[in-house]
Amino acid sequence: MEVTGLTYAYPGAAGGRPVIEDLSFSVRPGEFVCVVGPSGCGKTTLLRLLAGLLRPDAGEIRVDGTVVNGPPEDLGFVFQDHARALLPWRTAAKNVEFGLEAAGVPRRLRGPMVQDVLRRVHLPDVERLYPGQMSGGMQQRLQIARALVARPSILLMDEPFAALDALTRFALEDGLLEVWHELAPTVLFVTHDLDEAIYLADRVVVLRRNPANVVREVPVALERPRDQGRSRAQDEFVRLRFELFETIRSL
Ligand SMILES: Nc1ncnc2c1ncn2[C@@H]1O[C@H](COP(=O)(O)OP(=O)(O)OP(=O)(O)O)[C@@H](O)[C@H]1O
Repeated sequence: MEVTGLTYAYPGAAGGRPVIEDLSFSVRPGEFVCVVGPSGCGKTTLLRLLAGLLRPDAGEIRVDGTVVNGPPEDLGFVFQDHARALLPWRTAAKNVEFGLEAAGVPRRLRGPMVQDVLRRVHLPDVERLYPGQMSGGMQQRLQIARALVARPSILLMDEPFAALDALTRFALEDGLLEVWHELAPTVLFVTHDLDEAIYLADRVVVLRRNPANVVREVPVALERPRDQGRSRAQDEFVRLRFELFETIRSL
């Protein structure tokens, strides 16, 4: 994914001031990139642009060399608010199947694909449950399953674990890394949590605000597979946290 000179102002913004101005960065195929930055700096707006849900005022986004002009078929999106993102009147299996219907996959092929992805996100026995009968962590796993079922090459995630308790969050981070290793999508993951960004990412992109722009790109050289206890205790982890914290504090 190549983002070049991206500029966007919400219609009616005071003075036509752009939220994002002349922002450029690129992501390699299969890379896991986390995006951090001050609250309100434009992280969600950036993801909406990347998903083709908003149209840039200037600049462009290319995926595999092709300019993004609308929602690409080959892209999955996971929102923070699982309760609103899932369809409460459809069972878990039918929620995941929705991702295949949208991708135009024939009905006879859908069942095994749904079961396979539910197993991968560690939700093997929930097919007949409704989202309202599942915990927050399970619902978020379900949303990830729905985003991954059609095997997108790009996965955009907007603070997906922010509303979860710490232990559930750790479990979901590890579950996400597991499916990322298996299915190898390119991931762009927005988070407020610097530790989460370091734990997950190959590279952390730091944005500043007014307007949003890349101030720093920090490679994360921690070995994989990562471990919640051991990785976070490494000197390199602590050093990266300090570096990111100081960068954001200076903005
Ligand atoms: N639909 C909208 N119309 C007008 N302005 C908007 C709209 N959505 C967001 N904004 C403004 O754009 C700016 C960036 O918002 P955005 O949600 O992208 O930031 P963010 O970095 O994701 O925020 P947070 O970290 O709090 O989740 C904010 O000033 C916000 O008020």
